[in-house]
Amino acid sequence: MADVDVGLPDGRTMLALLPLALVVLGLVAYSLVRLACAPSAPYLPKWLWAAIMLVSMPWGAIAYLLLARGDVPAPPVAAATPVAPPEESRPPPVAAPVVAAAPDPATAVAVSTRGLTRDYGGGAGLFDVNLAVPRGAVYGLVGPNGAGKSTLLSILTGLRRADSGSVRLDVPATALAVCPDVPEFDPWLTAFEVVDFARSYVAPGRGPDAVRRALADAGLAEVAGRRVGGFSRGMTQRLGLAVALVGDPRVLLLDEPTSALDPAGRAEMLDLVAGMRGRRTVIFSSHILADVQRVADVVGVLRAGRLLFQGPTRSLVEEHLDPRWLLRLTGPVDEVVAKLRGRSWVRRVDVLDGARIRVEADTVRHGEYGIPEVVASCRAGLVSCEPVAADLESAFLALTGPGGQEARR
Ligand SMILES: Nc1ncnc2c1ncn2[C@@H]1O[C@H](COP(=O)(O)OP(=O)(O)OP(=O)(O)O)[C@@H](O)[C@H]1O
Repeated sequence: MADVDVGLPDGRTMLALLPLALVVLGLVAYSLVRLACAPSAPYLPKWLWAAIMLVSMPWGAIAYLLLARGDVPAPPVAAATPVAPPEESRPPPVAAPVVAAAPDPATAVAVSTRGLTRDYGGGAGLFDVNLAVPRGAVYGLVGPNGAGKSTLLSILTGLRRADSGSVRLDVPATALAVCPDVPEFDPWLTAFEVVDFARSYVAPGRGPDAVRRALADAGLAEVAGRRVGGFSRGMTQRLGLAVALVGDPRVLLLDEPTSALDPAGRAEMLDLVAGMRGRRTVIFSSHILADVQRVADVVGVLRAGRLLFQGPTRSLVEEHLDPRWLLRLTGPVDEVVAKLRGRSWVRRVDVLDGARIRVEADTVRHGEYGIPEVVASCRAGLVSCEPVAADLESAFLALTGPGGQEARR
């Protein structure tokens, strides 16, 4: 009868299996270290993952690495990134450095720039921009394509360098956060995991409550456990906002936060921005002027890299208001029309129908004081009197259109 060898492998076989055993041990060790460093583990408590890895070598480790891919140090959030860029990604020193100033309680300005210039050549870039963003304000940065909005925002965040000029922040750089126009996230992560991952980078000292609060502030509390791959554009945009909010920033930069959204999504986002007024300083760029008019207290108009206007949104509208009004009258409309046509400051009167007339005056002041006086003197009833084109869009076009600014002077 032949002998059957049922004992341990011989020395040569053991030697051949040694590299494989080392790979398995290395994989398990690596997974255990990753698990220990991760802020949380997918689906199961961390201790259970550790036990599975040790008992089912190497399958537990492989399963963990596959499921926890979102936790790898390369951020899955190609998106709403906290600002305080890592040192190595910071620009080299610039000719006239961009400086972050110590908080100054005496000033009401949260973010300002002085003579900020970034010349790309060929007339493109940013030139001598003096920004002043009041603390707690919602500041709308508007301008046509290529005006320099993104350049300005990225210099404020420290992601791009200026050729000259300075930036002054009244908060530490870590209290500044930015949300890009189209945030992107790994689709297999839940909303909670996305924001929690950002928290582990920008606010490691804060707990899961900060995540829940940021999600709630962005209107996503109900969907915190859902995978973000199924989110609508509006929800994804709000998730970007939650990521930016998790570090509780005092200054928030939003790059075109409503540009990709439908009217309902835009309204939601604008409500969220408006709700931050007074609690945070928000700078948001937009080319949708109706949005800016709706929420911005202060507006800055950029064209070809230059800040053409900066001030209260209302002032911009009033300054560029066309001196025209639409009147709805009752009573002797013909008499009102005849009298208006006789006034030296009235340029033109159009009768639209029996009750409505349009009046164009020399100046806004003439119209505002003169029209009611004429109507009253005719004993006519003034049902309504609305300025024509009293919106930011018209003001913006007047300011940035061909010869707009000059033509008004
Ligand atoms: N890295 C660069 N090198 C050269 N030119 C650039 C660079 N970045 C931007 N520009 C140019 O500078 C000008 C301002 O660009 P920027 O992106 O800041 O404008 P924007 O107002 O954000 O425009 P948009 O609304 O189209 O995004 C544009 O003419 C652009 O082509």
